[in-house]
Amino acid sequence: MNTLVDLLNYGQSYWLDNLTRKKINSGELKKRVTEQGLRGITSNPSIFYKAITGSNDYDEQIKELVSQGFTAQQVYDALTIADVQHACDILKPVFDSSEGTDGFVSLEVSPYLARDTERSISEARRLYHAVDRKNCYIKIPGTKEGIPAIEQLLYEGININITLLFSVDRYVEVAQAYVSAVRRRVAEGKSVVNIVSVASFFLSRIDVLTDSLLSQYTFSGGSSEPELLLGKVAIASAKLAYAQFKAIFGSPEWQALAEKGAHVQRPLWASTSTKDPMYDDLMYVEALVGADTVNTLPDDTINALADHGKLRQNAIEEEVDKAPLVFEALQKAGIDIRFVTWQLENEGVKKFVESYDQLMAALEDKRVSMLGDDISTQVASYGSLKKEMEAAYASLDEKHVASRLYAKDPYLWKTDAPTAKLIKESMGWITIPDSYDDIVKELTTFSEKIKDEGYKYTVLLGMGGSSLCSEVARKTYGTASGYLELIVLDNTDTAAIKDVEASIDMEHTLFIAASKSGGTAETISFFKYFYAQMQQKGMADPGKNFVAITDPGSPLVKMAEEYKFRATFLNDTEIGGRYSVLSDFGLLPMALMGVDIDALLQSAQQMHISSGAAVPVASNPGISLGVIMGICAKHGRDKVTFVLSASIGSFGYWAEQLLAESTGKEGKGLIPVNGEELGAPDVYGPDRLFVHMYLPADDNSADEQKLKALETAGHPVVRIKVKSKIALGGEYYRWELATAIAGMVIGIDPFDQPNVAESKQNTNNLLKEWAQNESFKYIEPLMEVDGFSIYGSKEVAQIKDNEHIGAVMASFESLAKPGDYIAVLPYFLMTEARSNILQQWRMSIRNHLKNATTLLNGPRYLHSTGQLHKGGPDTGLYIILVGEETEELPIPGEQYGFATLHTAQSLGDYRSLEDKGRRVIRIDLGKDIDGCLAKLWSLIKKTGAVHSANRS
Ligand SMILES: O=P(O)(O)OC[C@H]1O[C@](O)(CO)[C@@H](O)[C@@H]1O
Ligand SMILES: O=C[C@H](O)[C@H](O)COP(=O)(O)O
Repeated sequence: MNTLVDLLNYGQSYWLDNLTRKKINSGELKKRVTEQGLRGITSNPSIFYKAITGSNDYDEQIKELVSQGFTAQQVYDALTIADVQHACDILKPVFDSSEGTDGFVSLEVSPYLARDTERSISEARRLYHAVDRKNCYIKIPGTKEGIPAIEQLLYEGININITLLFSVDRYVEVAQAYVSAVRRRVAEGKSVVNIVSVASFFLSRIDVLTDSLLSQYTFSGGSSEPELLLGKVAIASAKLAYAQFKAIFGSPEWQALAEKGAHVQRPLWASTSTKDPMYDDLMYVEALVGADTVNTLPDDTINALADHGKLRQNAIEEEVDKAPLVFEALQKAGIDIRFVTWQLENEGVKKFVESYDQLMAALEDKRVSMLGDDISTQVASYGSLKKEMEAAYASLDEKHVASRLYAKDPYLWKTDAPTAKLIKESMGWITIPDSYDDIVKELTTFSEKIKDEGYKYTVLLGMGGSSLCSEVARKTYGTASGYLELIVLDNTDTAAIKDVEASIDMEHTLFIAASKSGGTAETISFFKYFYAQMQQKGMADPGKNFVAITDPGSPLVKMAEEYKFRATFLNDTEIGGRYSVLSDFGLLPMALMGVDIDALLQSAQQMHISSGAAVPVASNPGISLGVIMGICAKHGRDKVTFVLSASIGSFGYWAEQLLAESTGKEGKGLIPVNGEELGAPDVYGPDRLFVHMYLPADDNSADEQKLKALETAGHPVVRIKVKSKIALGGEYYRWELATAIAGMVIGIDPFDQPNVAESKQNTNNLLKEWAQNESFKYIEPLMEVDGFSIYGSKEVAQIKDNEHIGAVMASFESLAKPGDYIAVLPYFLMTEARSNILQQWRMSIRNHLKNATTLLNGPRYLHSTGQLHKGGPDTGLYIILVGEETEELPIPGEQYGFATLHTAQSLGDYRSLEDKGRRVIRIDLGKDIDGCLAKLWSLIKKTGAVHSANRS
């Protein structure tokens, strides 16, 4: 034991290179301080990783913090700060008796900040104040970027332990940064007596790397000069660093500062446990004794020192003149010490990042298991893509994708400056405010008022992202007692508009015109129509029945002013339409229906925590789901097939628009498959990824059985247990993250919709044409068969060789290659009977051909999967079904009415698909939609066998 005490007599303090709660709680630390001469402690992310994951000592506090909603990162912060505070208190007597020069405990800033000067400064300030102990050192890596932070913080009076020093040159820079901080304070008349610092020079890691580089010389049995360098480079480096220390702090310039009370910055020997068991276990201790130094030692090295250490005063100054020879010899052997130390620094940062990541993953796992049923969970099986998935996770962690995502780094997606700017400006959705009380209060107060005024209905007028979240809410939650019934209008079909009109009592209806751009033709036309209807009914002040949700400065804002809307809810311009559900777009209609939006946002916040910047990809539900979708797509499994349990069956409408419009571009994309019944493995090709989202309260046994069979057949399956209906808040957030990340994996910008405009343009051209001729110049039908007019792009021309509609359809469907999908796109009001027929039809296609199918009505799909149809891969076959509009419904202020608009939309999109060379047909069902649809289906069924025959 005397050896330990003797060290101090030789001017060296020994510190403990370890900190655990066990050591604090058991009294071991106190004993070491009071009885064994311990004078300080260092910690780092690897030390905390071992401490926290290697014991149960932290579990009680973790549980408490988790129950308060702490993130893994916040838990880490709280645990480490608590340990450091306790250790500081134990070392306080040493600090006091050494007049503030010894008795320190070091706490390292996040290793992720090693290359970030500004954030290192702010994080060091935050930690220093959080620990709130004078004998706390904040540890900052001595990287190029760290040095200015170190100088600034020392100047501010925050004491710093500079870590990860491997080269003598860098050590000198760090010492000079200290001198310059002291000099600045003195120049400004500030006291320097409390300014202290240590510079941690790492030893054993230098030998580990140089020895491995030198190993190529170890065949000659000690005869080659390089072989003699084994195990010599670290100590030679330390000797040279110490010589520099003496020169810098022995200079007249320093003397002048010392006279003002300045303390030298002590070199601290770190990484002092011997890694090569063939070497002496005290090689980095006995040789490094020197005045004004610290040696930080792990437990075993302390024990070894107490047991058999032999100290030599000033050993560090022995044979200093021989140290340069080591470096000369190294150079001769072709080993560049600058490269070695550069590599060590990078590896050092990486090592701490890895420990930090592992710790975050472990804390996240603990968090999830402690929350148990209180949290939604996600489990994935990857089929044959396991290796690819794991490699992708590792690569994304390495690239710090999670933290870059939350920092809204646009270069994750695109690197050209204008696009990057637009991407950055589209990332507002990623911020879930810590406190959403104000939003909740504003919206619930508003909805209570509306309810109290006697309103009974609310009609959401909008398209795509602005309306489909309301469609989900309507179908999932229903109206709470006393609240407004929500109806969504996103269909320009006259029958659909009339249908809405017939289901409401206009006077007691609040219309919400929801449009981010404020210019979407459908939305604005709906508004004009209903406003005029109210005027016609003699309502004095129709504007009070309208509210707008839109971006500041949009045309809708002006319209709302002009028509004296009751209110305008302004959207954050950085939240795009598809990603707007957790803003006013989704929340206001839900509040009016009486949905508990506070609980909904709480669940989104929970998902935000689980998918946080510090949670490694493998444990990060949102990000990992994105990686799974992206990697599957890259391997041909681009059909994201939703299997939704009964209570949340409508979630797919919203997810479809998010996934398809965000990713379907540049010839790539994820194809959301919503509404297909789950089948046996033999009805699927190898192009599927199944995502099962289920509420535990639903009966999921049949789906689960089928999914197991699909899993066994090699399909990847993601299972998401959604805690409750209200936890869809978290699902919205999960899917937004996942979509953005999937977009990154496949290499597209998930925030634009470059091809939507094509159909809009075609529609506008057609409307202009109509304005001139009061009719559309229809293109020639490809054929008239069994009473149906069929139009088709030239890519499908061969279908006209058939004489009956059943054979025509079979011929069209047989154009589908494995991996293609078939989209059924009806442009009419979807009644139950029509839905049933179309659903049976798509299922028969899937079952016969093994191709994926989608079914969405127009014009809804134009703002959902429409972008994917035109911009995505050329793997789609499109069946547009139209009926002849019988009744025209005027749109005030427009020459055309809804029937004309509706026709122009279906025709406009048909033309866009045709222009793109897609395989598209348009079937006109004439006036009697129901009769013709039934006939069509029965004729198709009759020729059902043709499907398989053609394919084989
Ligand atoms: O909210 P807005 O601007 O009316 O847009 C509605 C929808 O149209 C699109 O802009 C294009 O389809 C979608 O992204 C959006 O959800
Ligand atoms: O400050 C202490 C260092 O982080 C520690 O000594 C590193 O030691 P290692 O090289 O054994 O990991």
